[in-house]
Amino acid sequence: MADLLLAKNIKKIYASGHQAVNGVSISIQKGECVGLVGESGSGKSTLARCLLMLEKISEGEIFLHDQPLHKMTKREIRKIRHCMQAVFQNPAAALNPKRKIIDSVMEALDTHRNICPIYLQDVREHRELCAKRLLEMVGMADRYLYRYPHELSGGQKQRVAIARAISIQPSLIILDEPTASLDVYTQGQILTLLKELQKQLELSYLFISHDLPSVHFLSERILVMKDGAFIDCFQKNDIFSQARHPYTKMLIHLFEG
Ligand SMILES: Nc1ncnc2c1ncn2[C@@H]1O[C@H](COP(=O)(O)OP(=O)(O)OP(=O)(O)O)[C@@H](O)[C@H]1O
Repeated sequence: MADLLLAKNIKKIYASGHQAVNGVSISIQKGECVGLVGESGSGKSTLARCLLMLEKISEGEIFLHDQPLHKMTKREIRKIRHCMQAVFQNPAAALNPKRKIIDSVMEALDTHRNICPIYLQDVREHRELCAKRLLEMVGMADRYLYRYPHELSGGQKQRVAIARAISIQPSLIILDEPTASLDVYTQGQILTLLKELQKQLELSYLFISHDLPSVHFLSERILVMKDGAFIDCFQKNDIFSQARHPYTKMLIHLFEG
């Protein structure tokens, strides 16, 4: 099967001279959730921004649906970028405080008028019904449509960010610490929602977190990053195998407490 996303030998050296990503390769298949775990500063967010083409890579190749993103002009990237959506750590920063929830949820669909996901087919022509359906899909009532972000809890804001991300049926969603700013109970709810949506919509995720249990819950395959490189890669069920890298064992030990 062809890779949905294939990144080869990605390097990122910042202008300061710091090499944040040191030659990593990653592939993600359709419908797969790949987890990326590592401590703060290991380069996870830099890699995410490189894959999203928000950061220029210093070296390497990135293919999305076999198309070479690294060779594209800014204009060409703009055209294909909607295929990859992102959900970041801080939902408050991701939503415009001056815009009502309906406008944030509909942002991508308003821009890409020709896109019509199968789950919106019957309502695509009706903006309010469309937004209502999307809120429903992330477990929110339609009474929030005309509210502003400051009237919502952190978990609700993250649900809105997820609704916007799924609105245009992306090939891949990069989730960069999507639960890090939430309390433990809400974290569990959001992880469960993400898992249900992945199954229901056959989504592909790159799920980034410093929290191994969360990564283990959501992902089928797990990559461990340290100092800009992948030092371990394994299937979820092999997490307790003796073959694990000592650093992975240390992370497991840390969370077993
Ligand atoms: N714009 C930048 N210019 C220079 N160095 C940067 C820049 N952004 C990040 N770095 C450095 O690159 C390294 C990797 O940072 P990055 O944010 O990718 O790590 P991370 O694993 O996502 O950490 P965290 O979990 O804390 O978000 C760090 O040493 C960081 O200081």
